[in-house]
Amino acid sequence: MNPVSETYVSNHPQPNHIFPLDFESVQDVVPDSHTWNSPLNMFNIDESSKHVIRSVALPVIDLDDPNALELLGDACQTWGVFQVMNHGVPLNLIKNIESESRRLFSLPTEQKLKAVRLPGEVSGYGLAHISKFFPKKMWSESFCILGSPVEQARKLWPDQDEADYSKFCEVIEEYRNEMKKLSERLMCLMLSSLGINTEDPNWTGSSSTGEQKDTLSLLQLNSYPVCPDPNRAMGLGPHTDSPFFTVVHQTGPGLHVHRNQVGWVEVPPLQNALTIHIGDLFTVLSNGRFMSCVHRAAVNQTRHRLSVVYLHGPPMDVKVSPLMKLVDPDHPPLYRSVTWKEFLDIKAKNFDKALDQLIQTVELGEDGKYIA
Ligand SMILES: C=C1C[C@]23C[C@@]1(O)CC[C@H]2[C@@]12CCC[C@@](C)(C(=O)O1)[C@H]2[C@@H]3C(=O)O
Ligand SMILES: O=C(O)CCC(=O)C(=O)O
Ligand SMILES: [Fe+2]
Repeated sequence: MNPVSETYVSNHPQPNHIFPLDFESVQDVVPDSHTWNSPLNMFNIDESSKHVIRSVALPVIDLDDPNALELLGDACQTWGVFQVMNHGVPLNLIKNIESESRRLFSLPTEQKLKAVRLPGEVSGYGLAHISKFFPKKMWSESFCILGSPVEQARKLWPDQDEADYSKFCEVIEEYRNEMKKLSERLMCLMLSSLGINTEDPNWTGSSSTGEQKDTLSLLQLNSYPVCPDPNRAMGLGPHTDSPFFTVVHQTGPGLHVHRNQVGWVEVPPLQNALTIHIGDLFTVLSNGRFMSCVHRAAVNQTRHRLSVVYLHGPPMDVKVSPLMKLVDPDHPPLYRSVTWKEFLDIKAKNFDKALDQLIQTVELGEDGKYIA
């Protein structure tokens, strides 16, 4: 069993957090199981205002802009989220993954359930993995792909021409390759903005034996069916993503990010833009300079919405610690080192407080400074 599955088995014993609502049979009311009407008290978010801010502009960075590096560093430090233009991902590929996702989610429920994510598995159809942290169910369905999509795709389109699932698999693989390229470019820019030279083999990406390993390739397709009463339902509850960062494509409005002292801000579905969320492991790596971004997805009464999420993280068993160059007498290491696998365990038990569990106290000298 792969390390992600091991974590998943030990933390997700109950399959009732996997089955989405049968949206085909939804009439004109949101069932009680899906009604979100109590405060969540998560991430220290003030829930007194339900208002979503549309007038505050989120950073949009043109990767061809000569000032991109500086703008990106600034966006990561202030927002933990930004949108990128001129990212180099072919637009027809984005259209193709959209239409393949639409084709998947419009299959009959009984067909989708043939590829349901089994307890202990990461890949497959079901509710998003974070659903177990919330008292109510979310108004969405997801399809998670770790590694090859072939096995799951065969379950979805078993009786038809091979072309049916092979088209899906081709598009997934192609999209993933493009995401990997873009993520590596973004990772270099983010690290450069912190003054880190990525040529330095020391920063991350190598195991304890020093051998270079492949990063994990994880993709999640999300579908948000139209909802009879969007104010009472939640597409995806508030959360942070755990890897270094995620790259999100959305087909319409619905993604909200939280900023302290500001509130919930809408991420506009700009044409040809991709949204980048800083994840928890980047918070550790940057010694708290880039904080992971809390976000959620709302639903809509008239428009079906899709999103495609690519996770860029380190290999599961590589230790991530605050970068040495960011630690000095005035900046002690705030977090202890952790592998992604260990962090998923911590997150499974502490969810919104997971990063707090990594905070360490270090001894300071008589002058109040950290002695490395
Ligand atoms: C490796 C993992 C990160 C993830 C939880 C998981 O065990 C498998 C799915 C991942 C994913 C993908 C979409 C967003 C996300 C928040 C979710 O619900 O499932 C992430 C999880 C995460 O980043 O913690
Ligand atoms: O649907 C979206 O825009 C966001 C999805 C998301 O945050 C996730 O899958 O982690
Ligand atoms: Fe997310």
